[in-house]
Amino acid sequence: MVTGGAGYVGSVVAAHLLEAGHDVTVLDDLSTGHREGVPAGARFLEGRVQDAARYLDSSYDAVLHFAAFSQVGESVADPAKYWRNNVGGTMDLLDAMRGAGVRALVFSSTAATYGEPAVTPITEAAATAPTSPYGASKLAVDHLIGGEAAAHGLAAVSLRYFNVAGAYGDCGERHDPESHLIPLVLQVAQGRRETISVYGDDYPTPDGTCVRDYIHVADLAEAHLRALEATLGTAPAASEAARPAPDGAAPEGEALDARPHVRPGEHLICNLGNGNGFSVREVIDTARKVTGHPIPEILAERRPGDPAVLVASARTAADRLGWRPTRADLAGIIADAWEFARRTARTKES
Ligand SMILES: NC(=O)c1ccc[n+]([C@@H]2O[C@H](COP(=O)([O-])OP(=O)(O)OC[C@H]3O[C@@H](n4cnc5c(N)ncnc54)[C@H](O)[C@@H]3O)[C@@H](O)[C@H]2O)c1
Ligand SMILES: O=c1ccn([C@@H]2O[C@H](COP(=O)(O)OP(=O)(O)O[C@H]3O[C@H](CO)[C@H](O)[C@H](O)[C@H]3O)[C@@H](O)[C@H]2O)c(=O)[nH]1
Repeated sequence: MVTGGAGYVGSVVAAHLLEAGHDVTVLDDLSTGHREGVPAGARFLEGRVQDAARYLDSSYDAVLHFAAFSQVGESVADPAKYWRNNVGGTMDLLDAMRGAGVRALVFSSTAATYGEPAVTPITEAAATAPTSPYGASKLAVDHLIGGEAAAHGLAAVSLRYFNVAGAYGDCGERHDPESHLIPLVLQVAQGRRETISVYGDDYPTPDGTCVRDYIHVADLAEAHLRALEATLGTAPAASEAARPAPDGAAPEGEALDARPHVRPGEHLICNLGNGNGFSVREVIDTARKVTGHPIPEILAERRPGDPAVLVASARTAADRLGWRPTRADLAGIIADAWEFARRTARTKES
């Protein structure tokens, strides 16, 4: 079961799981997702995770849990909405999983659990001091899952994504309202916005704008597949693990580690990023090159709660899941998002 599989990341992961031969059921209430985003081949249940007990039974091997609200600014304005859905919804889901005997879970956590980091790159041992109710709600869920695993023998992985971007086939980013930098920059290139606002250029970074670690959504999907298989105990052995990346591109890097495994009762937490930071201005400049559009920018106030630099150490994901990103190139990430944005606009017009 993929909760939130009508949303951006969940739909890409669902598509990748189907390609790997898994049977996928999407549970989504379409509060921020799109029915047409659910990949062909997945069964679709329109419903809430709060009602998961109605849908889950022992025919499911595992749950990948993406369903959540994820707008940082909105969470500051309406924190209860975030605690209720993200934490309350997950409590109901965990109860339903226990009732149905489903004992494997992969959860969408976030770099927002760390807050302003003391040391870069950020490892999973870093202090967690979220700067928004969104980040706090996700950290609370990580604690919930850790307790559930220890008490009831769940095998669980929390994947802490840094800045997800790019697209995969027909699945891409269509948040409404959109708050993420790359899709907003591309809306300017499409003529849907006049300018992009740069939120502050007086940060302690080389060009004064915030630095982030952008990870391709297809790399993220492969990490979910590996996490799922590790919790199920079906992960490929080292000799088989160098499988092609989602679109058939050859993987980079050295031979992968021994068979990944997450045992019942264990809660593994892994950061997912490339370990490379790009500033807001570098992102905008790269998008200018990719799109051929001047993308005018204006300087705006800092956005409250934005740390200056967020860059991941994904060493744990490499060591425990045998995962390596294969699409770290920023221009490639933006080019895939650009292709998706143009295709979506053409579909709307026709
Ligand atoms: N996009 C990012 O950069 C990013 C970074 C870190 C973590 N995450 C996490 O990844 C997950 C997916 O993010 P996304 O960008 O795809 O968001 P999204 O809004 O596109 O997808 C979330 C999906 O969950 C569904 N949903 C929400 N509450 C639900 C509920 N109670 N019951 C059933 N369905 C519900 C929505 O309809 C939507 O389809 C979220 O948990 C988010 O916190 C995202
Ligand atoms: O119009 C914009 C939008 C964003 N930014 C800047 O661009 C950077 C990236 O902002 P995003 O909104 O794209 O992403 P965030 O870094 O705020 O947050 C994302 O990544 C976080 C971890 O890094 C969490 O996972 C969170 O859930 C997810 O939304 C930030 O410095 C932001 O200030 C702008 O300058 N102008």
